[in-house]
Amino acid sequence: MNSSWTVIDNIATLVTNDPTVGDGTLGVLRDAAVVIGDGVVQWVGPCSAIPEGAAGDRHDAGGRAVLPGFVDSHSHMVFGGDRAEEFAARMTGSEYKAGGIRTTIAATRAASDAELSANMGRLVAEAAASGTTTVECKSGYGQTVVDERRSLDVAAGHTAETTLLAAHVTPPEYAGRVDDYVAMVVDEMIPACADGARWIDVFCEKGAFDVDQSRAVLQAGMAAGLTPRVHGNQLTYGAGVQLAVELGAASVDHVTYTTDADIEALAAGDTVATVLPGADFCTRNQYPNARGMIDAGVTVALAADCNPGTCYTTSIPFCIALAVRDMRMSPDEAVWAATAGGAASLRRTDIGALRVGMRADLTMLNAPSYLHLAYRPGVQLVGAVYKDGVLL
Ligand SMILES: N=CN[C@@H](CCC(=O)O)C(=O)O
Ligand SMILES: [Zn+2]
Repeated sequence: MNSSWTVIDNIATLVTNDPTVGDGTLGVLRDAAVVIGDGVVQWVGPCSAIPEGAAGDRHDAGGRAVLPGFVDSHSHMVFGGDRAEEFAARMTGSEYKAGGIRTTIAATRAASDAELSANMGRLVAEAAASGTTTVECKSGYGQTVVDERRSLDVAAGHTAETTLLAAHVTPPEYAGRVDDYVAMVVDEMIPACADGARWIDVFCEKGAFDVDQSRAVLQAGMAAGLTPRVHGNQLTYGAGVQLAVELGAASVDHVTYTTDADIEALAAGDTVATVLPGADFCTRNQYPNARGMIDAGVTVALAADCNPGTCYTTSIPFCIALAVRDMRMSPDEAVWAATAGGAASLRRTDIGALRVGMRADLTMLNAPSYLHLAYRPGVQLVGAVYKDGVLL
């Protein structure tokens, strides 16, 4: 033990996501402790077995629950303006259409880098306050080489998980010329932006990009060293899921309209299915068949999809409540999907669980059990958050 480490003890329920040390898939330990130091987990176990000589700071959890920080693997936090009026119109009968993205493109292009960064910083802080310790963030509201590049640079100031959403929707100057836009993305945007991103993404959907256009964008991104993820099957049945599996994408996100064949393809492949029930809630859409996917053996992640159009929330606890109440995921499945599932979708092995050597990203609830995340919807339960071993 080291005197600069922190001992968090008196934890009523500790979710480790390590089934070898605790009960069930979540690897739950009761009356537990965690020792963190040098930014990582140094020890996990029962309070009765805290190693001799454990020194340093002590944080008495006081019978509360601790779990890995949420890994929010899908967000669009670089944007200008908002679309509250569009939301209000939708709640009184309008339908969500991909074209609404153009409103945010105009506002984002008009915003300065400093304004975009301040907005994202505010949202990252808001997410952390509800227990999120890792966020992925997409560009996608610039849709010019310059505006996509600066969106990625803004995002990189807040997270390492940056995604070039090169083809989100055809911008106004390319109206009626979708193939010309895709050619520009392939020939100019991806080469200019690839070194600012880890991931390449596309909105494969009616009103956005068809399967061949989506494939062209993703393959160009892959050739530039990026790993694909896909927005697919959000508004309609379509080819997004199959394309994601075909290309070995890390994740296909939304998956609201899936056929049995889509679920079979996901179960047979390596692509994570990321459900975004907040977006379905805020667009009055149906919910994904998460139950069918999990029962078929698909790895399911749960993310918030914070964006100004379909889902302006950063709250993973809200999404867990939706997943449990409306998608028939068990509380354990929902918590796993928002932690280890998110990490799997980002292909990260250092976050999403509390094993020795993993990042010391922890969320402490003002509740005795993680079950309260679904049991007490709408209540701010997060009492403390550690990121890389530092209490935020
Ligand atoms: N569906 C595509 N992109 C976003 C929504 C973008 C918007 O409407 O501004 C999403 O994930 O829901
Ligand atoms: Zn999205």
